[in-house]
Amino acid sequence: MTQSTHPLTRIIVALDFAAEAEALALVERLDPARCRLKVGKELFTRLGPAFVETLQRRGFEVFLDLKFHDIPNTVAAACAAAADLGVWMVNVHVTGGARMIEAARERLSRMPQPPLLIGVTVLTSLDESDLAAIGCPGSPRERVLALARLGQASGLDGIVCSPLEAAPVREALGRDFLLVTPGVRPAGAAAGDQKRVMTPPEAVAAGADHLVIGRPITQAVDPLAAIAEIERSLTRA
Ligand SMILES: O=c1ccn([C@@H]2O[C@H](COP(=O)(O)O)[C@@H](O)[C@H]2O)c(=O)[nH]1
Repeated sequence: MTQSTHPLTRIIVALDFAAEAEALALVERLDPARCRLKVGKELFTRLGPAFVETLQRRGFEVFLDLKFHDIPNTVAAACAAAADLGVWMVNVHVTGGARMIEAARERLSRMPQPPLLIGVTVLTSLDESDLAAIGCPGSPRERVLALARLGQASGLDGIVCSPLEAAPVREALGRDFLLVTPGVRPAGAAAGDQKRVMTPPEAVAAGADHLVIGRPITQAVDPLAAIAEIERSLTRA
């Protein structure tokens, strides 16, 4: 895999909305040549595969962010269902373990047009104290690195991590491992529940391939202006 992502196509808009009409009101104003779309647990649970198909018919590549985490057989079958849906990218939790990831990879390798398979390492809403509270001592960076190594060895195309870990993961695992980073906040934007954040140009400078951005766009008074400003900041970077 080569990393030729143009600055203006790095953005993945997280469509976290409560209703289809709200989501489509934004989608209708977006250009599939300039961004991809992420469908996560909220909209997929409400609207199901039909909504993903609607986005794809409009020309968008879709990251299906359902973060599968289950026994190997179940996750492999869920990934195959995502491939049947024709999505561009699908993800699992790396903490599901090597056998789970290998099973997903093996199943996808038999599909005609498999999506990219990436693994969530440490959620960007967690900091070191949150990790300690769930019995995982150590820094997010150490844990992300360890999970990234496991994920790469098990067949992932890349990982989801915070931009704060992008540089060390890039250095350790090389150019051809995709780094997809939520936890992205334009300067001055509210962090909300995100604990490990960087600005868009900082994230790209650190080595991120794709920037997942939700509320700074979806809750902006003018979402298109918010995207344009993020694009400008990336072009300047
Ligand atoms: O570690 C993770 C994994 C996934 N996400 C998802 O990304 C978006 C971020 O939305 P914002 O509104 O920009 O915070 C959201 O859909 C999460 O489910 C993440 O934030 N962190």
